[in-house]
Amino acid sequence: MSLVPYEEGSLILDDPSSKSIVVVNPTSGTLSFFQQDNGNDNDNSEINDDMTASSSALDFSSGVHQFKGPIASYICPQCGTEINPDIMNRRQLHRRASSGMESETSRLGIPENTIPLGFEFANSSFSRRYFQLLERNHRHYALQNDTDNKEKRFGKNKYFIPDDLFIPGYFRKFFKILSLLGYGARGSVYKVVHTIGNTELGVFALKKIPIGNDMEWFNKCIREVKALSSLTHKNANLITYNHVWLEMDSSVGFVRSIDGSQSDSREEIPCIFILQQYCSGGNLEDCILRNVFNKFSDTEPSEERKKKFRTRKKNHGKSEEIGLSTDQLVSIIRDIARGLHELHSIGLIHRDLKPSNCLLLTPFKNDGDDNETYERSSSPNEFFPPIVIGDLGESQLEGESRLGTGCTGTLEFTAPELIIQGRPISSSTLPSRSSHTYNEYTFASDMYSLGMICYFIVFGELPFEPQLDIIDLKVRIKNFKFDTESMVAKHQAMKLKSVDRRIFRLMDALLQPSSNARPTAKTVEEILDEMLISSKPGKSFWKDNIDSTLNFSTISELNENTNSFSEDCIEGDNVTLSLPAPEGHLSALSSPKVDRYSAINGTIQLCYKVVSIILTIIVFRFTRKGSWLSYMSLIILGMVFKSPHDERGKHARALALLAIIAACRKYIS
Ligand SMILES: Nc1ncnc2c1ncn2[C@@H]1O[C@H](COP(=O)(O)OP(=O)(O)OP(=O)(O)O)[C@@H](O)[C@H]1O
Repeated sequence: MSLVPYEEGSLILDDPSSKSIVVVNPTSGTLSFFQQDNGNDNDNSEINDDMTASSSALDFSSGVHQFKGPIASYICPQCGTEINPDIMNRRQLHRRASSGMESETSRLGIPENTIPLGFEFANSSFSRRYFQLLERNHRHYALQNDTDNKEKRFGKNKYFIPDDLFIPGYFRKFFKILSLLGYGARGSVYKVVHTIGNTELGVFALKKIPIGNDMEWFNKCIREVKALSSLTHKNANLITYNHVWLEMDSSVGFVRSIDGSQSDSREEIPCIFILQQYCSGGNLEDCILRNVFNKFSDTEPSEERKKKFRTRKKNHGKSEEIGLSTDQLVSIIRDIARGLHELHSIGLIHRDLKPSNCLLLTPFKNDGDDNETYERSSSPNEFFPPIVIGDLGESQLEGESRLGTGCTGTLEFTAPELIIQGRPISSSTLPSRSSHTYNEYTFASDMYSLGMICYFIVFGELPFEPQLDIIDLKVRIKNFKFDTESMVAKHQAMKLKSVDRRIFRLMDALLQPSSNARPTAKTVEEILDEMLISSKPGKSFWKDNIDSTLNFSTISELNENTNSFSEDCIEGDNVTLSLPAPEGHLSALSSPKVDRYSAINGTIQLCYKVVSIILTIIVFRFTRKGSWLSYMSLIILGMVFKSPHDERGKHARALALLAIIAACRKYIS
């Protein structure tokens, strides 16, 4: 059996063995089954071989297409789509009845026993094969049906994208928008149901990114598709990508027209559509703020506010602890680490890892919520929905230059070594390639972002004041140091649910200013796996593992193996992190090698500062008052004190050079 494009916006499922076909006609909203009469086998033997048959070729015994009722369950060997009318029909009817929706089939006057493919389709492995097949057929389908329209609607050469790359009308014909899920920096994301006629293939998230006539923008957007399509889909913690196509649609937001002028009109412009797995729990940022820390946002519907208010009133008098439990934190961090591990193992750096890019597969229901949104098998304190990492729009291959991508991540979650002083918001303000005063994104910078996510999910806020301007924020990020002791104290002062102190230790490791001291995604995953495995069901397992000592290998170990990171390798980099139980003494928490490294690093930094002062004095001694050398040395001395650890050495060396020049000038003249 095969799925092939047919005339006028139709698809046919053709099964030569049973001499039957199903014709899907989205225009009329029908799905019909036809079977050739046995008595006329010979007459029509070639019909089934013709995969793009016209309606006249489908000439059955009576000369008229005969509807024979629903076919039995079978699977298309090409796309893998399973068609089982009985099961799917029951589910669809049940869903409609329970949701009070008007029956689509009754509205269209079509018998209810037409063939629905079911919502499971969206998440099944069949759907992937279906979309692969669809992609192959798309071009042919688009060209056949809409050549004339295209010329009329788009005008020749108006956009740099060749006309034959568009699939006109596909979105409107095959998708129904159910709701708007959110806006990102590049486009909007909708919850859609994919339909063929009255058959619902599944619910998906559809990202629409207006491209306009901006080739650079187009290349940037297509990065997400490339990254998504390179995923192996073996990992449960990365978003599943289904399909991508280009189509003319109305834009919302900024686009550039052919003459270079900017426009925010709603005229139809080229848009890229990316169909992805739908995550019904929304994003982690909203979940943590709204459901965990009860923070209202301006956009929150008043109904939801009222519900929360009622819940709070109901709980009045009870000591209401907010925040996540250790089990929930472990679940979240482990899921994200797993996703990152998969990405890193294929050489991809995410670059924009943040809570709004982490999506919940099912809705999260907090203790205080009063309506059940999902079935929980375990106690509320232990459960958190599985998380997938989404939005690979900023991702890059390891080793690729950050300047080449034209992308910038989100500042608050960006590792300090990547921060460029100034306002590097657009690619035009990035430093020139030749000056090379910036660091590249690495796997370690993703690990820092994970550390910042941990901070956010533990405290419900970030360590930076929300109102900071960009320059100040950059300074704060560069100077940020996670101190376990004071963070534990802050956590207690906020009266949050008690959390195992190993979580703070892990945060400390991930938020290390030195990229090489951070653990790898694999290590984080393994540590948390180990902690979960050694837990005892029904008990607070964190208290039961007093002696747990976990191997904690850092990024620098990866460097040695892969030679992919160039700077600042620490010796003996297999750091053992001892993570005692919460009841243990805080002082007992130790990661000896990290501590030793920090001590050595601290001494080196101090030496740089002292030596720089001495060098500045030398410059002043050898030069006349007010000379450019003395001014330069003062500026560089300031930079030595202000710069982050990994740049301090460079500035100290520049000062040494100035001192040499000053000395030479003195003795030569
Ligand atoms: N697959 C999905 N399932 C459910 N909701 C989604 C999905 N993808 C995105 N969303 C929702 O749409 C919002 C916008 O997503 P998008 O990836 O475009 O932008 P963002 O990550 O929030 O912002 P930015 O583009 O600035 O990084 C998300 O925050 C999320 O709430």
